[in-house]
Amino acid sequence: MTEFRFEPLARDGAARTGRLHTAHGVVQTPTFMPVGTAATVKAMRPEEVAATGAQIVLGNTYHLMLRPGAERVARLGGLHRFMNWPGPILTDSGGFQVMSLSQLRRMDKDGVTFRSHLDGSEHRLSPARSTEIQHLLDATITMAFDECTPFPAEPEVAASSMRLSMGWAQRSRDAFVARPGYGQFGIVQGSVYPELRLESAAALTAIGFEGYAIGGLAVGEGQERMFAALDVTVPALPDDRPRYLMGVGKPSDLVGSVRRGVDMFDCVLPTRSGRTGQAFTRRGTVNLRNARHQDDQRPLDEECRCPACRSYSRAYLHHLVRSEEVLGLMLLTQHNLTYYQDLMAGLRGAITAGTLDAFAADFEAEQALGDI
Ligand SMILES: CC(C)(C)OC(=O)NCc1c[nH]c2nc(N)[nH]c(=O)c12
Ligand SMILES: [Zn+2]
Repeated sequence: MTEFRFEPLARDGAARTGRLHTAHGVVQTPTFMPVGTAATVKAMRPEEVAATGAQIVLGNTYHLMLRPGAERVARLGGLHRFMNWPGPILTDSGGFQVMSLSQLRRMDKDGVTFRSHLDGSEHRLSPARSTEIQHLLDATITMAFDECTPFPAEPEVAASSMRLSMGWAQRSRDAFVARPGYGQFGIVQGSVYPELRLESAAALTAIGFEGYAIGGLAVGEGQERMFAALDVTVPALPDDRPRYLMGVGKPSDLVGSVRRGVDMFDCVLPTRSGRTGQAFTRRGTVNLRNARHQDDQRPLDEECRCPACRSYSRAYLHHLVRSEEVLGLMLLTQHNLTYYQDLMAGLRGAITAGTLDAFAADFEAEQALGDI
């Protein structure tokens, strides 16, 4: 039976490659997790998600508890069977989504009561219930129930929010049912305050988790303050456990965060912006709604292996986006996820070869070129 285990491999500065062994397969790190909020990576069949190179996807407790319901997914055999994704699935714990998606909510020291943004029905999430829902979903990796401290926050506010989350981390851990190959991650909070980040990292390490997420970033603090928070937080986390930066990010965020020792990422950017016609390429972002593409026979990115770049012109992609055709959503999502996965593969290769600094310099130079 596979034990849940993170196996560090090569190192280059603070960066490292690794293999994450789970009950649902092995994940090569650093890794980017496509977001599959409602048990689907939007506009993509699972085979296509796998073809991009993705090995693990993210699901959301908040959305799935509201629809179709956690007990129903359990009755139907769990999330892997339900969405036909046999690989590892990490589910977020819901607190963050409640605060950003539902109205009419009441926070107390034990959890949050809220109304569904779908039909107004009342629901409650607590550390124990969130952990139980993720168990019902059969999530490979369960996230602790936390509060994502809004930004900006005064130090006292950030401190009490973080301490609430640390108490919830203990209750989440107490409710977690250990199984071979399954893991639970604690989530570091503390906003942009080094001493709070360190207090949070210490509290979670004392509880003991199979991995550690860094939450409360990418909330508007900007890349410089995000990197500064990583410089403080990453060294305070156990070296032999995966580090997961939640909600991040743009390609340059990924490169800078991998250099600072982050192993796992999730972000809606490649899928959500793909649906609006924004493509990520080696030479920066390309807005395919722009009329400059309407007669352009070239592929979006000559070097890209994805179906959009192999078989279609910019002119056609522009037409699909302008016409709001479904195929446009599909092709641009496939392209963006392929670009993100190839960037992660490039980072893994550079760490293994000890050439990460050169890789990062080339990446920044190419991005600065801009599309032609
Ligand atoms: C605004 C965006 C989504 C880009 O980033 C963040 O909010 N970043 C923080 C974040 C994302 N997902 C989380 N889940 C949980 N449990 N806790 C968190 O702090 C976060
Ligand atoms: Zn492509």
